Amino acid sequence: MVLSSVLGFPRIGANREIKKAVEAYWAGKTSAEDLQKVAAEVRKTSWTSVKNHRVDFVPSGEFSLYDHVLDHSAAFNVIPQRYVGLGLTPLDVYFAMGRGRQSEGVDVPASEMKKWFDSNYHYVVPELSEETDLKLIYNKALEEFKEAKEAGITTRPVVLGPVSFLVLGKSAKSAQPGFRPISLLPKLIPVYKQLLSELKAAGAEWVQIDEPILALDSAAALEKEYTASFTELAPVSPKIMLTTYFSRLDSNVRFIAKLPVAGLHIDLDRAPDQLTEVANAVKNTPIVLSLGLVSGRNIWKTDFGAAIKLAQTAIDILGAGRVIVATSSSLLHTPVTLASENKLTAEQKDWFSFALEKAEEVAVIAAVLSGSQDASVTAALEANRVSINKRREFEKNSDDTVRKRVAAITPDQLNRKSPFPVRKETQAKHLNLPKFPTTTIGSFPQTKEIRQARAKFNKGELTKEEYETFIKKEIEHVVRFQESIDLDILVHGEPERNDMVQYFGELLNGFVFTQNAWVQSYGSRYVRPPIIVSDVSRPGPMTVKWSSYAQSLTKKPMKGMLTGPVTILNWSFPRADISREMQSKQLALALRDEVIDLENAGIHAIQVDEPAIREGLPLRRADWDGYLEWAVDSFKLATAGVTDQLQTHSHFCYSDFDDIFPSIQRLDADVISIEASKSDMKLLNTFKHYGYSNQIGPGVYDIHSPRVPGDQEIKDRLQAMLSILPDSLVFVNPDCGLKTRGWKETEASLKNLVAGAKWARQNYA
Ligand code: MET
Ligand SMILES: [Zn+2]
Repeated sequence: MVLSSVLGFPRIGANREIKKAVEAYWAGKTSAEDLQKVAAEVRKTSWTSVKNHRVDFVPSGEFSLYDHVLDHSAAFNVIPQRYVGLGLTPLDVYFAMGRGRQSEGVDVPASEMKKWFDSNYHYVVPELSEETDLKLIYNKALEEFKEAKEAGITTRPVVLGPVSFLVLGKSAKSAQPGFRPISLLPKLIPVYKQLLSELKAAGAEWVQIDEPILALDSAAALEKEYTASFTELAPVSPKIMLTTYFSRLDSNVRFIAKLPVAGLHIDLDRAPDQLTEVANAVKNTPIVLSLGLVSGRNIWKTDFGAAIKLAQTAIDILGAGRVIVATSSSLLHTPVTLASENKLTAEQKDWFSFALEKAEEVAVIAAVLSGSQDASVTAALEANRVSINKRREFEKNSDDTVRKRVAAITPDQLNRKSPFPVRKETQAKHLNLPKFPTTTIGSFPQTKEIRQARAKFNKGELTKEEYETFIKKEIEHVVRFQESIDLDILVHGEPERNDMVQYFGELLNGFVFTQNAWVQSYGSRYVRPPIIVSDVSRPGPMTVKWSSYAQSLTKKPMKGMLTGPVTILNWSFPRADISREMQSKQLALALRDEVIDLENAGIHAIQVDEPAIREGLPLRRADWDGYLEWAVDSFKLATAGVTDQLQTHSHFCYSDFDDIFPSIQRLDADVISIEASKSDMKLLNTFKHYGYSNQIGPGVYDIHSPRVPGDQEIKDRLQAMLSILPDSLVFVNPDCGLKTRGWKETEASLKNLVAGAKWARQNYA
């Protein structure tokens, strides 16, 4: 008998109940009890619906009001001192750690957030030091296990493992130099012992312990820690299903297979090739192998035929009793259910599986492998075969023009006509910019008025003409403001854009959009990624009208503004039938045409944003070069089709770019802007280390907060930069776009920014 399992379910609710409830609570409109009631309902609905699809292992305990790593910090008393003694309830301390708090005399910033591996989910980073007083103050896994049991559902509780928890954490500022979070492991193990033994006493047969770090290179150095942890935990714990995901075990499997666990889960969506090696490694142990066959990261229907074949390989080695069919990771990264979509065509809907449909998939695959003759199972298997075939047929209808263009890409298309020093001269004459040119990253405040006008236009309450007149007024306002404060390279402000990826997706062929396919990005912020379903091409110019209008209003150079191919790809659900590289190149060609059209329309500077280039980086170092090569090539392909006098810009934010800095250089953009002000100019060390030969504007204004940077602060940052970068290369700009800011602070901040540049011109003449 082959069993089935889901590693985790989306915790946002089918109708974004959690977002609504949490935000209402934050706004003081509802009580903590109201919030907990909604949360309990969402949990119960998830357990029931997963169970109703006949999944054997239903997860519990992975639910969260904000973030599951934060839940562990709160449960383990990993609460930084600044949140203690403020007179807040535990729930409010929890939210204060997640998002900061400014009210009734309390003013604490949020904890740091980091990307969850290579996903677009962000977790709250645990802050650890020698002083951290680790203890179990709340056994969340236990409480939710009991809650489910009362609702009649036996679950497999989920906890993040001790090693991953510590490795994902960071040293608190108060820690001694050289302190390593992992050194707390001996103090953390007793906490886990208590947690797990309480679960066992409550009747949990299994527990799922997530150790995603095991699929990274860094796990190789943690063998001792892993062995120590599981040797101590196994005797007191329910049977342990040790889960890994998002990458492959590689050589780590040697020690993992020796751990005293009852089960091991591997991701076969991301790394199907590891199956035989891992199955053989556990063959002579009692370990049950959980096969991550149904993607937790994408929204495509699982090909049952292919999944069954893969599972059969494992069964041949281990026997059916030692194989479980599972989702590859938690379904946290997928939307709740396809049932909420009523604008997709029947054909499109038939391609996808969201979380609830994926729960059914694991159950059906397991039933087939168990030899079920149940009519519903046979029917589901046949229906899947039909759907997959239809999709394959659709995929054959490729856009030959696009495919041929990609196949015909030549190296000279990737390179500008002249090297940067030559272009710099040409552009200097052409653009007539002062030293330390000032510019912004593109968007200006997306005011309530702008959002309302767009909503009205979408509902048909504004005609296209009325809407465009409104947008033009906005652009004119932004242009006049920039002229009034004497910025050098202007932008049009992006008022016409709902989102920097969606906007382009909607104008390109090859994308579909959903109504309700939300996935959590962090806290109560959810995103609705576009889905790439077919070859991408550009039916016509996308931004030329707006950029030329904006340029017509001013004599100063107006920067055209596009989202880069890699970022569009990384912030969408990609196709699974062709490579990401292929999709990226298709996007690049569409953008290349746009860039050329912009230049022909009289635009002299064009920025192609790639904020997401870092996050597409594979988790294993051995895979980095392959990715970076096509990612950089895609950007170059998009931007290199112009004359020497066109100044190309690119922009990076959200991540540490230190380790991929050489690739940033290889993009050969004439100017890059890069988020820097929050990291205390840590980036400067990177410049020192690698050098940088093109023009660069490290951000001098943190746009993530309403705070106005004083002019001294800006001067200090410029001074720090100029101690490392040659003054002929430095641009002056904010960290990122201003769309989330209000006008008041934007005005004040940009005035200070221009003043800073003018000061530098005098002092570094
Ligand atoms: C996340 S990067 C944002 C870049 C975009 N051009 C903006 O200014 O909003
Ligand atoms: Zn940005």
